[in-house]
Amino acid sequence: RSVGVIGAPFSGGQPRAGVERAPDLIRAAGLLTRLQEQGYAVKDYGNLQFEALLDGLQRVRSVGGANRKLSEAVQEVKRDGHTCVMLGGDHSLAIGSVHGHAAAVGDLSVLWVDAHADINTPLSSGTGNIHGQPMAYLLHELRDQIPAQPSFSWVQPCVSARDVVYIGLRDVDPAEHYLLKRLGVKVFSMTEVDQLGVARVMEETCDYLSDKVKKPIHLSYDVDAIDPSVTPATGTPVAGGLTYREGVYIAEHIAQTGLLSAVDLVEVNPLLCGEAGVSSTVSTALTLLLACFGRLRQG
Ligand SMILES: N[C@@]1(C(=O)O)CN(C[C@@H]2CCCCN2)C[C@@H]1CCC[B-](O)(O)O
Ligand SMILES: [Mn+2]
Ligand SMILES: [Mn+2]
Repeated sequence: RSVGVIGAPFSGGQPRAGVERAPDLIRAAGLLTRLQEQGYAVKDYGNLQFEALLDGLQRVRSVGGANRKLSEAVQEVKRDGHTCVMLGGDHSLAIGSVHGHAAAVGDLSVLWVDAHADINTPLSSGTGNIHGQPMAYLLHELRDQIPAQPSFSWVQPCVSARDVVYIGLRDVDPAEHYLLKRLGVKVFSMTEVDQLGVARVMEETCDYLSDKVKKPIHLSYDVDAIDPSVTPATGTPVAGGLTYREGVYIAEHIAQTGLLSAVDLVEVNPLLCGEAGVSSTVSTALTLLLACFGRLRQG
């Protein structure tokens, strides 16, 4: 039972500065000590050092370079035998995190907890922000939709659509909806969360992910999956999100599968609201991570 923590202070996948400050804020909230108190050996691999962000059309180079570094770091953490915790930074970092995880462990399942699908291709994206595109870079089925781009030649798709589950979707672009339908990706949007309840959603998620063979799970947790009343300090808030309790339940349930192999916690941006909102967002992020590693509300 050991955890390797990587800080990825990177904001280049989206236009709002501040998200690069989140790794140190989550550490300062007590992540390492609390994980040790929960019985884990914890190794902090520190924060990755990224080049200064390039602007405009060169931005894609910054995102490719940052994710290449992250992929190598995640591979190292997995080779060292730890469960990997990647503290973002924006969600474009899932490209490197999942890529490095798959390079180390082979086939894996991805549980993507997010208000958004983050599956735009470079050609379908309306914003051009790469934090809305990571899943498109990762899926085998979309490899012919990704044009060659500078600093991205190292990325090989490594996830099959059938091994992905989404929870929390409530702001999906038309192009993304089309791709999700065409690829038959399993989606529990907020409608299904309302209809089924989070317990049934997690039951169906775990059955779906392990009905063939039990693969290591990569949990990519975008803090904007949670309702903005709880986690306002994030770049693309969307009303009608998961309650604090639902968010924690998802993490508790994944922890008890014993299959969690890597978790991303991304999109916390402390510059977008006041102190109270930042504090609520950071403490919720901490609680979600502690729940991923066995903390139960029953004690
Ligand atoms: N699909 C998006 C993209 O930019 O591609 C567009 N969307 C914002 C847009 C605002 C107007 C109404 C429709 N939605 C954000 C999303 C990316 C979220 C990235 B994440 O990491 O926060 O999930
Ligand atoms: Mn996201
Ligand atoms: Mn999101």
